[in-house]
Amino acid sequence: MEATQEIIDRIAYLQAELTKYGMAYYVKDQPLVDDATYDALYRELEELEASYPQYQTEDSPTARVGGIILPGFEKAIHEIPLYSLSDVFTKEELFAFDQRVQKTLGYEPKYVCELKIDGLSISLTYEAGRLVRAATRGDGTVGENITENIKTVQSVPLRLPQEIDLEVRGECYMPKASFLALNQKREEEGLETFANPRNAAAGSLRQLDSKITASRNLSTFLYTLADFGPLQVTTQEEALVHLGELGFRINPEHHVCHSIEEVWSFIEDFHDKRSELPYEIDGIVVKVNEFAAQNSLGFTVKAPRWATAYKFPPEEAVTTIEDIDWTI
Ligand SMILES: CC(C)(CNC(=O)c1ccc(Oc2ccccc2)cc1)c1ccc2c(N)nc(N)nc2n1
Repeated sequence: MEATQEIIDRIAYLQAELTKYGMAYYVKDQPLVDDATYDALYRELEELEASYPQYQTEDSPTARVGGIILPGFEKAIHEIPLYSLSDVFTKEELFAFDQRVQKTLGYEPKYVCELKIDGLSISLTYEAGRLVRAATRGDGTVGENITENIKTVQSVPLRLPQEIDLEVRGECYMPKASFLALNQKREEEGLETFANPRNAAAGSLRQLDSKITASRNLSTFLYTLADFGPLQVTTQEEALVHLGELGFRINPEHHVCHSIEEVWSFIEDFHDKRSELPYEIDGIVVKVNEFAAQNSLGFTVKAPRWATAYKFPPEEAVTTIEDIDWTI
């Protein structure tokens, strides 16, 4: 059915407005409208796009409901490897890491500390500002193509504010509250429950039916610009700020430290705060901030020499309320 210009404009307006509201709610965690307002506009867009499918765009907010059922996952080659991190478990090992870094650089660098989210590493590729591929880390060189599933994760932008080519990496995770609700529902349905939010996120992302992924309330935190494209950034801190400006969800708990002692107090601080976070973390990632210094330090076969992960002991399991025996 042909659409009048008024209808075409209304569809474009609704797509842009609902994308803006979605970004505010899912990326910035700062809702602009209440749910009823959002739902009414969303229903109007669904009806208009159903009547005029020629105007339903790939990056419309209605494109996130999933529905593709894949026969299997295609392989995804990572041109730039997704490196892993060397782990440290004690203050002494952390300070030894700093000593090795200083020996190579000849000076004490600034470090940036980031939370290590207990989720699944993902890589997102954009061409001319549009999401064209999402992949799991796999072995760092070959992962699985999970583009259809990632499109249902509301915090992942389907389109960037600039028509640039870019590759970014980060974590896809399931918030603690979603994990508890999912397990409670699975228990009621007599299904096997997930052991922890990380397994629940992995199980949700590796679904062949993207409608199931869409129902699992997954979220993301991005932390690496792998292929900067035209962006000029010289430090990891700048890269995080840039990722936020591009519309990616960035974990706010990143902090530039001017000494390894400061890194250690950040680690101690978060060891205590950990149980209050709405997501699980398994450590703190410490990175030399300046990219020039990172380049001097380079990589081992597996991991960068300019970063390490201070690992926390496993957190006491996220219990469900029912599990707590109040009689003792
Ligand atoms: C540091 C890096 C390994 C990412 N960095 C890279 O993957 C990476 C890859 C090629 C790079 O540069 C190259 C470019 C072209 C060719 C070869 C290397 C630089 C960084 C990493 C890994 C896991 C992380 C995690 N779980 N949480 C946080 N918060 N940060 C993390 N950071």
